[in-house]
Amino acid sequence: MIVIEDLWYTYPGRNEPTLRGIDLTIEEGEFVLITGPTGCGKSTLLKMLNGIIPHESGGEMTGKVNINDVNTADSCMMDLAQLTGLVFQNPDDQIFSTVVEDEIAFGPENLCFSKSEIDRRVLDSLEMVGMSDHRYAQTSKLSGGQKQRICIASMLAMMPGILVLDEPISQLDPKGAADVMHTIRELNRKLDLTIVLVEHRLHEIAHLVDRIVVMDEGKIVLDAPISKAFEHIGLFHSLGLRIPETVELFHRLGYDRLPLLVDDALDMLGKQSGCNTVPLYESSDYPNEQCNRGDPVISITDVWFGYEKDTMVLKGIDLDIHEGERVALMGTNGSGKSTLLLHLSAMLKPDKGSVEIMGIDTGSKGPYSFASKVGLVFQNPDLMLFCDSVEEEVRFAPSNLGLEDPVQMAGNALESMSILDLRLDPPQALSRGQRLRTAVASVLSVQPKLMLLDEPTTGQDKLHIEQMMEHFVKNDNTLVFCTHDVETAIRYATRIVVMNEGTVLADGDSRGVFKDVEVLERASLKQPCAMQIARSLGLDAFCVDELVEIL
Ligand SMILES: Nc1ncnc2c1ncn2[C@@H]1O[C@H](COP(=O)(O)OP(=O)(O)OP(=O)(O)O)[C@@H](O)[C@H]1O
Ligand SMILES: Nc1ncnc2c1ncn2[C@@H]1O[C@H](COP(=O)(O)OP(=O)(O)OP(=O)(O)O)[C@@H](O)[C@H]1O
Repeated sequence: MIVIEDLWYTYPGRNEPTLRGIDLTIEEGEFVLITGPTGCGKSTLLKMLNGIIPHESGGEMTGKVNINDVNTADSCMMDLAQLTGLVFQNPDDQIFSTVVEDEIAFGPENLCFSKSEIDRRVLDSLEMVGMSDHRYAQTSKLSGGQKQRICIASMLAMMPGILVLDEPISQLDPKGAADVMHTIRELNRKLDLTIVLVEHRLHEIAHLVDRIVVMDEGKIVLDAPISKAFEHIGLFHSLGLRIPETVELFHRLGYDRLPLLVDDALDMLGKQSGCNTVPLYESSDYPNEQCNRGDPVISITDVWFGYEKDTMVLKGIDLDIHEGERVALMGTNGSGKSTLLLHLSAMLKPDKGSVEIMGIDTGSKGPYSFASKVGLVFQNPDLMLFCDSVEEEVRFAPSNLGLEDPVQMAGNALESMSILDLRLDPPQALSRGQRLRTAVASVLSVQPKLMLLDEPTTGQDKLHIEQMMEHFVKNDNTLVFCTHDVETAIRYATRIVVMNEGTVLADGDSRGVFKDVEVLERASLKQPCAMQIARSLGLDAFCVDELVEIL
């Protein structure tokens, strides 16, 4: 269905090609996962499949992309849109209607379906992504994850022969991600829909796909059926990619067979004599990092807030955040995490209650008053990038605030976010992961006392997530970050605040919170696979390292 031969592509204004001799054939009904380090060319390759490149992009393309025997370069985008539906990496690049229903009906309307058929497709696709209650909602008022679900629904409503998805679950809560991916897998199986999907969260979806393609520096470096892909585990490690915890665990334990699912892993371990008799570890045996209870950097008292008068989004939040804490805000899409984060930088003010930042009530202050003390990175980094080069972007805040050595400060931030080599690039010509790191560097450059990051792991490979978080740990930054990434939260947060429908459902260290199955269920969270395995075996371990040590 898709045949790509010797494909090379160079973006306008670039000297070096982004794609370097791609050969790839995908059969009808296959479910193919494409992964690779940030900036290796995954999104660029996807844009080839619906003709955005070369028709909208300019640049220099050689080689061939055929979809259903149609050469994309010789076809028009209208025709290609009927063959291939592309879900964009950034929902804001895709959504253009003001109302959810119109957004989803747009595709089927243009395919000239009857009114009743369009209605049916709108209802069905909303149900598939768990958004039936939001049919008449305004798209601008949705949370990031809700927007991402609408983008997926709008493509499902068209039912193209090939569904191409660029990091479709990067902003979804773990339960939502599992449900949506399960639905996509069902469609793939039942309707023989061809799926091409780019994702860094491959540990959550590897068990669903038929085949994995790994890219690096514009080339395909591995193309293998899922049953064989992790025989090349060294490649995944060397490229800094995530792999399922079950695979990592069994590799470390010295097995040849590497299971993708917890149940398979347990079956295999059950055959091992003695593993159930390993004595239980006490939680206190672990070097569980204690929260540094210094001065409160943030004090939130009985905060209520609604974007509209009659609908409260935050409902009586009380929270103190202390110096040196790294707090992960977690919970279902739409539970109020970003809204709370915006209060911590004075971007939003409570309708009732108070927020104090370093002892100053935000009620009478604008966000600029806190600009040198609080650094906020939005969920969509594109909203923050406006300069001509990465370096200017990162230098802007220290220059604007009149700080002493903006050039040096920018240099340090560029280095700590590993984007020094991109400093002359225009931010808009970077990959999503690179843009996000630029946005983080642009606030890090003023060395704020408090860093607020809205989903800093989206679009990032494992290596860059670790580098970023290690930087905050090393510098003892006070950090509040919204995330759906349970492994990162467990590893790096000193404290987890779980939100549910505008209230705080749980607040504690990660080990306590992730043991509470009822809280996890209500907040659409899941225990990481290593923890699920450990608990089924009666062991008290939270990550692969600990489980390997015990087993
Ligand atoms: N519009 C553009 N103009 C010039 N260069 C671009 C443009 N878009 C992307 N690039 C460059 O092409 C390379 C690949 O980008 P691409 O978005 O395809 O990477 P990716 O693998 O999808 O990354 P990520 O995992 O961060 O989304 C990057 O180095 C980027 O700087
Ligand atoms: N500008 C807005 N106007 C009206 N309602 C909004 C606006 N922004 C968000 N909301 C609503 O407020 C609620 C909380 O949104 P918020 O973005 O804080 O959620 P979230 O927990 O960060 O979600 P996600 O995990 O999807 O990012 C959602 O129901 C959303 O629809």
